[in-house]
Amino acid sequence: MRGIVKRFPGVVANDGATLEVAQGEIHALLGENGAGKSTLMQILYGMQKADAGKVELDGRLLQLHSPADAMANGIGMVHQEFMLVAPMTVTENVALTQPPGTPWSLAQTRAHLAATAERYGLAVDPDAKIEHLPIGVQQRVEILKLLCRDARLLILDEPTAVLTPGEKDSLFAVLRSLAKQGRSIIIVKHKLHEIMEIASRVTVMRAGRTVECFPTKDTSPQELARCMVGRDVVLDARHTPGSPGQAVLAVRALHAASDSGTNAVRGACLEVRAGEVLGIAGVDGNGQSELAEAIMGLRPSHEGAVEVDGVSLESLTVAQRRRAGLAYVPADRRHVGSVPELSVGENALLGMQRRLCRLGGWWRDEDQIRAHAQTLVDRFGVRAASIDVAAGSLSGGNLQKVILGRELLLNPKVLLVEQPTRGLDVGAIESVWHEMRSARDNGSAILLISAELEELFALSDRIAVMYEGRIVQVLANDASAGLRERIGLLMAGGDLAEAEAAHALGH
Ligand SMILES: Nc1ncnc2c1ncn2[C@@H]1O[C@H](COP(=O)(O)OP(=O)(O)OP(=O)(O)O)[C@@H](O)[C@H]1O
Repeated sequence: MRGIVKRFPGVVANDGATLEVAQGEIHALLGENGAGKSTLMQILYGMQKADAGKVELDGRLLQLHSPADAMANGIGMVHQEFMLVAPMTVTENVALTQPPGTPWSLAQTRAHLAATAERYGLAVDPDAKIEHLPIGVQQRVEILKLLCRDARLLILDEPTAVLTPGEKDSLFAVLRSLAKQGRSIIIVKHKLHEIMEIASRVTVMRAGRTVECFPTKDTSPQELARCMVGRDVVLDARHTPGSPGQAVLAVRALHAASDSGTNAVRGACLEVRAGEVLGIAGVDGNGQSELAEAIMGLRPSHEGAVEVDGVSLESLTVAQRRRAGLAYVPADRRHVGSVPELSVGENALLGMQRRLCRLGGWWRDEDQIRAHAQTLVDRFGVRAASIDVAAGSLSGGNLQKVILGRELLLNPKVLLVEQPTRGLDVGAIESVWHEMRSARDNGSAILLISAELEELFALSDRIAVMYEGRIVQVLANDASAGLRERIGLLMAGGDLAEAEAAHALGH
């Protein structure tokens, strides 16, 4: 890709970007939130049309008007949010991606799929329904969809964000085997140590430009961070103990169902004190999101209690719970945390409407509202052309900053936060961690749900492990020997009998 330019109203998303990928190479694309990585990849996959520049494959100039054009040229993409039809089988999903006019029957597709899976070592049951497959296997199906169409260049956008460490290792093994067989892979990633582990070269983007391309063997995470952000980034992973006060949030034997009606939260108990971060460790899908939603009142709880300062929240609406001091940063920033059609400024006010009304007309004061939004944008480093652009047009990381900033500016009594730094660049992680630490030190009780153990160790005062809907154990984050292993074991459901005995004793 040479000299790629792409403008959106008020933003130059790509400003002469250049990217070269060799055959059989795993190439990482790195850059701050909003640097223009997704835009560049969308141009390569025919989803966006560049205003200038050219795309060549094997020296041939390509005209890409749609993803169908890209696929016809052997370029495929696995999106961060999978594009699978959940009630259908793996084979049916693969059949759906075949070009119109493909004469294959389902049986032939199944055979082709099985042979392709075998060839690349991607174990998957062709007859399983997608909705019954773990995320890591669903991702394999996405990759198989591309391989069944003989894609030679695969683009993977943040492929490890939703995977467990074990799933990540098997994905990396698959990628290495694909590269060995001559396929090229572009991987858009924020985690520097994973880039060092999997890529042979890395291109760094800044403000729409590709500023540098390094062989990974000649660089370091520190150099990459500096190149990307333009300054040294010190991600301080050391936890400093706080001075917790009284218990503010109490969850007592809470039960809640999942969307499909199964028991997602099964008698969860926990307490979070003022000035304390309680981290929740657990493999995604063990009831963490349902727990947060039940606490917020977004999901009914059919048994148990949630209390703030000793007062039950039962029968309170979500708005009333917010007024009681709860704030919430959900994992799904586009569908739950924001209204993408509204402007950044309007999103900054969501959830405050009633409070603003009570403050005697402040809400009608356009200048005040704009000033509030601008404070949020400045303090949290949101990269947006202005506070008037639609929130949905922000890059994923920048939208996350808007939501987190909006909730933190409320100075909440209790902050529920899920995956606060998923998809964020290291500079942004540094500032989010800083803000969360300050909120704790200012007395907020924070319930932090994160799939990143590093994040839990860096921020939590205590770490609770959630497994199959229960809090199986709560441990002090005291850097004691074997703590990480113990948490890993509990996350995998090990040691449950002992954990349950401890739980029964009230530890
Ligand atoms: N469809 C669109 N309409 C308007 N602006 C857009 C659109 N898509 C992207 N942008 C803007 O272009 C810039 C680059 O965004 P892009 O999503 O490419 O960044 P990114 O590097 O992928 O970020 P992240 O790491 O947060 O995903 C951002 O300022 C973004 O707001």
